[in-house]
Amino acid sequence: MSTTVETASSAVIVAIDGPSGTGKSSTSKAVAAKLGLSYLDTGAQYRAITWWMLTNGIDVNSPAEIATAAAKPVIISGTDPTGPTITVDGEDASGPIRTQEVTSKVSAVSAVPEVRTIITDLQRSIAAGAVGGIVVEGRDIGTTVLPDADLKIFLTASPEARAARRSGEVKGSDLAATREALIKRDAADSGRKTSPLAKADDAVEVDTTDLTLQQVIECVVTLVEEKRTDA
Ligand SMILES: Nc1ncnc2c1ncn2[C@@H]1O[C@H](COP(=O)(O)OP(=O)(O)OP(=O)(O)O)[C@@H](O)[C@H]1O
Ligand SMILES: Nc1ccn([C@H]2C[C@H](O)[C@@H](COP(=O)(O)O)O2)c(=O)n1
Repeated sequence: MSTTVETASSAVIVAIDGPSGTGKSSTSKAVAAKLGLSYLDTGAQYRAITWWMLTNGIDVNSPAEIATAAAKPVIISGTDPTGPTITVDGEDASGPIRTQEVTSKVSAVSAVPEVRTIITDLQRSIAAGAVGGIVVEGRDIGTTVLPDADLKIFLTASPEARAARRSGEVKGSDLAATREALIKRDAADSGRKTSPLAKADDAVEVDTTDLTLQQVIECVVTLVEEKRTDA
């Protein structure tokens, strides 16, 4: 299958990958909004299929059961960066996909090759339909989903910084437990056989540990504008 995504000649495709809590979603949404681009949160799609499996009685410890059911849910992503949406079989899934239960199971479901094939095809068709250009964020966008992206960014940050950011979102959360959960999910996402979390050889790495979110956004906007000037 071809991995080349055709868009209008003026459209820019930006791939932003990295581990959990490095700032992919916040950065991607802000950059897309600022530059008038569409935005796609691919992690939300893997969360959505995981939520569907959990609510439809699929044993998420069974790759065979997951593979058999993978094509059943209809997942639709809205790509407005100021109000991204996600529905599963017509139902708003934006809340349920953020539960602890989904977060703890999503790495296992997203490791199943049949799931990745279906979600990757969906991501490529969304990118191809984004006439004004798109920022797509995830784990394997620069390496697998959109290997011909105009610009690839790989965000990193220390586990301590990432855990502090995540803990800051939930009142009373345990910093050490959050750090351990992040590290465990990173290991599962980086260690899977099919399309693991990885930096593309031609990606620009940005360590966000000591940067504010605003600084990261400005850095990425500058990189996109430089690409557009060069093109
Ligand atoms: N550079 C930064 N400095 C401080 N806080 C940040 C920075 N970047 C992001 N944050 C905050 O960290 C949290 C996680 O950010 P975000 O959801 O964008 O990360 P992510 O990489 O998309 O994570 P995940 O892959 O788990 O969805 C958010 O609360 C966000 O506001
Ligand atoms: N391109 C992607 C995006 C996400 N995943 C999987 C692995 C993540 O742990 C999970 C949830 O992502 P998040 O919402 O935390 O960004 O989804 C993937 O395998 N490939």
